[in-house]
Amino acid sequence: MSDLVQVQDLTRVFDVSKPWLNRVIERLPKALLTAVSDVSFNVGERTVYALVGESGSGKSTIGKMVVGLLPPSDGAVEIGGVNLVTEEDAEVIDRARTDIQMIFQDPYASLNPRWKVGDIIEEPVASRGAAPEGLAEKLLVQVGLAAEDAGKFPHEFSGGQRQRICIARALASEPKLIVCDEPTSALDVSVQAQVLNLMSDLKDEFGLTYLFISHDLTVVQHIADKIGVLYLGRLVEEATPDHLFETPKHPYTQMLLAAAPKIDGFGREVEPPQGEIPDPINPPTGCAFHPRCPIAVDRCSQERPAMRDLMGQRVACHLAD
Ligand SMILES: Nc1ncnc2c1ncn2[C@@H]1O[C@H](COP(=O)(O)OP(=O)(O)OP(=O)(O)O)[C@@H](O)[C@H]1O
Repeated sequence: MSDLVQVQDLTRVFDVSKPWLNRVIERLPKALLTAVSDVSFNVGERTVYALVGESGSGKSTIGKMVVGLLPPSDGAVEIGGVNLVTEEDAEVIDRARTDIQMIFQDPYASLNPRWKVGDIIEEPVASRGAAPEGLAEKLLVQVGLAAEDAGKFPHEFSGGQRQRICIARALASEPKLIVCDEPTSALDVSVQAQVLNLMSDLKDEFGLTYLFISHDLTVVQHIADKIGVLYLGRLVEEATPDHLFETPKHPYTQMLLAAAPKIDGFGREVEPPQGEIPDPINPPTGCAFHPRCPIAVDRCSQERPAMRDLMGQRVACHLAD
């Protein structure tokens, strides 16, 4: 199986300086926030790669760089061999862009309230030419809604139904990759499971690849083929769900799992692990997790651990074995 997405040493730095302060205090160094640092991973065609981490760990920033909404400060993203930042052929870029769609957390904010659902679904296709007759109706049925819903407005639907409409709109462009940014976290627990099951079925039916972003390990456990755990903008562990849940090797992953409820099922809230997340403008030296790590030794505060391959799991920890 070949890789559809290749992310190499991806880095994104934001300048968060206050211009007025820099004007008042001469030669004040810029405040730079490194949201994503040296992240590398591949996503195989027709597989699901989940990126998991606490709020502020850089998940959405990576998602935006993958779909081309945000340029990387360093590193590269290739989708089907096309680097959206360096590619110069407009036709190649246009084709690559239609291959990638994004689904967001808030299905209320992402649907134009003044448009009929059918027009919303067909808009991405119509803007590039005519949409095929009956496209919206067909897609609505495929996401578990009714063909007649095409004539209704978004306010006539529940949260879960609206997310189904967003999924139908994403499918209209016949994408290869869908970046799903917390697609179920605004929904009720029972609805979350239904939407996840639908996404799983559609993946098989349409041969889709998902980059699935979530703060909750239990949400991605059943849908992901591989999980990447992020901490303060860096990938700290990558493994299949089975390996990650049975033998988590990074102390941060262990902490996330210890905080997760032991009951099976989708959509349970993961309680935040103990301790404060460090300031990303002044991250800790060495391993960024060392101030919260229960097993840290001196080396951890001095030397940043490289990603190592440990029996099929990738782990960035000096002490993991
Ligand atoms: N446009 C921006 N300007 C400045 N800082 C930003 C910007 N976008 C994100 N950040 C910062 O980058 C870091 C990573 O943010 P990001 O939204 O990617 O994290 P996340 O893991 O998706 O969190 P959440 O689950 O809360 O959305 C955070 O410290 C955030 O404040």
